[in-house]
Amino acid sequence: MTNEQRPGADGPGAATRPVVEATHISKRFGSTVALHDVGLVVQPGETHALVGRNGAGKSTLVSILTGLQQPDSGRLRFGGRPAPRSSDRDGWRREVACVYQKSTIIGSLSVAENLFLNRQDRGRTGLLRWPVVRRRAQELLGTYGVDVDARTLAGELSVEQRQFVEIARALSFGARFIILDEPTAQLDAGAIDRLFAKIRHLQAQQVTFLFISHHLQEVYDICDTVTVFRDARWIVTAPVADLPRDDLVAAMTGEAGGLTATRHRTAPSRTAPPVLEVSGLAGGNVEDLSLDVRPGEIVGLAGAGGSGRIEAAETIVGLRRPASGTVSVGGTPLRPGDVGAGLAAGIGFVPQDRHHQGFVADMSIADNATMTIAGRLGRAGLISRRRTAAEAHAMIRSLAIKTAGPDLPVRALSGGNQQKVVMARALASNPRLLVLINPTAGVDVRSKEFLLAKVEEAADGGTAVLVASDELDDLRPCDRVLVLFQGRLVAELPRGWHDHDLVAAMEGMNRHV
Ligand SMILES: Nc1ncnc2c1ncn2[C@@H]1O[C@H](COP(=O)(O)OP(=O)(O)OP(=O)(O)O)[C@@H](O)[C@H]1O
Repeated sequence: MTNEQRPGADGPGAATRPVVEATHISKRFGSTVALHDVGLVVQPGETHALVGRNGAGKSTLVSILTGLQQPDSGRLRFGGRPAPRSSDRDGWRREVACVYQKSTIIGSLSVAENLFLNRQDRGRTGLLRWPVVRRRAQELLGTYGVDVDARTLAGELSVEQRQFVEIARALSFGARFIILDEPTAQLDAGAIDRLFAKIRHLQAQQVTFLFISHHLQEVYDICDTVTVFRDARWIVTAPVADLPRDDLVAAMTGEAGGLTATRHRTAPSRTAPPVLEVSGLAGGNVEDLSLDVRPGEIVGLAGAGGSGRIEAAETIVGLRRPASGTVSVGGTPLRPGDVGAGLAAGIGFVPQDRHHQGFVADMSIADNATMTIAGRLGRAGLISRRRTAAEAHAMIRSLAIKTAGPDLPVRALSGGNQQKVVMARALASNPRLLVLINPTAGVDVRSKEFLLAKVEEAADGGTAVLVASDELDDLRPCDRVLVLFQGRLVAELPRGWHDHDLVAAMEGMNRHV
């Protein structure tokens, strides 16, 4: 790696002022060291990837770069100038903006209102002139090629539209440096293509990006430079062309060698009675879906955005009530639209939106992870703290959750580690059926392998598994993959499928059920 450069050193870019220059930044949360003497230098016009395993310190650096948190020590400069004072929010908005996975726009307001919130655009009377605001909002969206009506309620936007609106808002404040924090995590392939086209368009206009993603291929597709953090420390900064994938993974994990292949599983019995039987399920986007999953079998439910994949999985576990059709677990029909009935029948569930349905952020890691097995941990409603702690310690160890201890609130975990708690909870009850929606969202490459191996282990133990995902990596361990397109089952691919066949089926081509 001849081109590596220690951030802050006089490198080839010293003549131009870096858009951002963070040097010797350290940050602790109680006993947790989130960043230890790290640096990051982003040059004008480049798209710079920041990668690292869950808990490596990426989000903490982003919160410092956007002025939301103060570092304990270190220096931060934008374009050679010191960072604005923390109270000067407009000063920060002119330097940098971050588009987070979680929306920062207000759903109950219109797009126009969101775009002009906190901006003074008052006439001589001192009153906001809404027709003017709406017109300016529409012009602004047009300038950045965002095809959204400014009168739309922000809560009705798709994730893709919301991100575009947030990018337009950032640019309109004058910022030419945009941080994209896992922007593709909730997008399907088509939306990712459109996002990348927008990024390329803005790259050509010299907009600078810091791009955070656990999808390493995207780093190679869209970024010029990559910085790797590991365990709160800076490891390397290099042009992406100089850091092939195996070296990148090695820098992230501290271990030589690439990723291991999925392990070989013996085919599950096709004659054992199914654990899950779905018959004629319809509702929302889903039309007449029938499928079954047998003990020890892992079945994928694939499909792009709008395919009905998520609605189908949510209906199966009882989060949604179907218009018609039945779901049976172990031969017993479940009461429609009743999550409690699903859990009681032995379903372990990983929801799509961990923030709303996955955990209680202020409750401890231990209590969240053992929520589904409370009955096993004590009698007569009294839960033994000692047993809860022991169980939680075992989960933290077995899923490699990076935390100072099980008593910390889940809120204090990094995003990927929160996802592991949700998985831990689903696995804890030894479920007879696991229903997993995007189970590895936000999880780093190595932990992804690890979680999927846990799913395979559960299947080897006889659990039936349904994986609803559009991530090819999540679908690789499946014995077969069912593909939904516009609410209908259009293909069934046995193990050994080729990526292009699955992608084509998800896009509605090559139909063969
Ligand atoms: N508010 C907080 N209180 C306590 N610990 C925290 C807090 N915020 C972050 N941490 C800890 O700091 C460390 C770094 O977390 P950070 O969220 O920056 O990681 P990350 O690299 O963004 O991970 P991910 O890829 O999972 O999003 C983790 O150990 C995390 O648990």
